[in-house]
Amino acid sequence: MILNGKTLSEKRLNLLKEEIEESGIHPSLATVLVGEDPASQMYVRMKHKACEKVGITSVRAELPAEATTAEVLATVQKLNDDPDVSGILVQLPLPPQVDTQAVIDAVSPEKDVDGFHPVSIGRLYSGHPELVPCTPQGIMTMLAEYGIEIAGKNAVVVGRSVDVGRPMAALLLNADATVTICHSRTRDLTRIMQQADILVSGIGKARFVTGEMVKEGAVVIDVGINHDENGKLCGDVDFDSVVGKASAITPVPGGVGPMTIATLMENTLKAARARSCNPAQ
Ligand SMILES: NC(=O)C1=CN([C@@H]2O[C@H](COP(=O)(O)OP(=O)(O)OC[C@H]3O[C@@H](n4cnc5c(N)ncnc54)[C@H](OP(=O)(O)O)[C@@H]3O)[C@@H](O)[C@H]2O)C=CC1
Ligand SMILES: Nc1nc(=O)c2c([nH]1)NC[C@@H]1CN(c3ccc(C(=O)N[C@@H](CCC(=O)O)C(=O)O)cc3)C=[N+]21
Repeated sequence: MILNGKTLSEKRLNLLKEEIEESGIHPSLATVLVGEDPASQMYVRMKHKACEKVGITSVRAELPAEATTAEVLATVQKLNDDPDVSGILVQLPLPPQVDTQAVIDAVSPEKDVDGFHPVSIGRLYSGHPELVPCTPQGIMTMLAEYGIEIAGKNAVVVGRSVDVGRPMAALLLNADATVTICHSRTRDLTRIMQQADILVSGIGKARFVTGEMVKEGAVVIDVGINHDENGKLCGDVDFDSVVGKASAITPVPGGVGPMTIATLMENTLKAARARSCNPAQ
């Protein structure tokens, strides 16, 4: 079974559009882009396009590549204070002179649609999530939509970043999987991956996961967005050698990526709803 994130995300966006129309709420997303990295520019464009599709107002703040931490913090503060903004997304990575953690910490937790703020992470890890990072939340949506059971399964997450690996592991644990988190210092990685009923790879290495590393019947989720030696877009998973063994697999492109964007829209509505219940925030 190929888990089609493109079709599913379109379905979710259409539902969301209706939900927003009926809600009488006017959600809005602010993006903060520092510098001119072409990939970041493309992602921000994709996010604004999705906003347009579902009826979320979007505003963009753009700062030059030389911006200081203080300047980025001032931009975030302005958006925190703006009652018309429901969600704030600071596109990562930030240039090296900017203190990324200080910027993430500055986003008001109520507007933290990326789910990267320590308050959001703490809620997720304590089993009471509010706003959850979009990529792993999108993966959970995909597993649910395709009827893939999680409770009691051995889940192996490769990668431990704040945007992918850590929140993915927390969500799978909250859903009663037995979770192992692997990273670049993990010994016997292949042996651990071979135990996985659900294998999530978010490492950023083109076609790293091959057929012999995967158990027969495993569900394989490929978060990686890489370019191979010919410049072709590909995931962390060597699709051709894994597809015959996996019971379900996500392609790249058209798998996890589109679900990330759809989930960002869902998080923005969620943040807007919470504020409309408590406008004083
Ligand atoms: N589809 C989507 O929506 C998204 C896709 N991505 C993609 O996912 C990938 C990962 O992104 P991100 O988490 O931000 O990346 P990071 O570079 O922040 O994290 C990579 C993780 O992989 C681990 N790792 C690297 N090499 C190996 C290895 N050989 N064996 C085991 N573990 C390894 C690292 O370990 P250590 O901690 O020890 O360094 C680290 O924890 C990238 O390709 C990125 O483009 C990211 C976000 C969203
Ligand atoms: N604050 C912040 N939040 C993020 O969520 C965030 C970020 N910074 N920085 C970069 C990563 C990466 N990311 C992706 C989103 C969509 C696709 C996506 O839709 N990809 C298409 C392919 C697009 C292409 O052609 O390259 C697909 O997989 O089908 C991929 C990657 C969000 N990120």
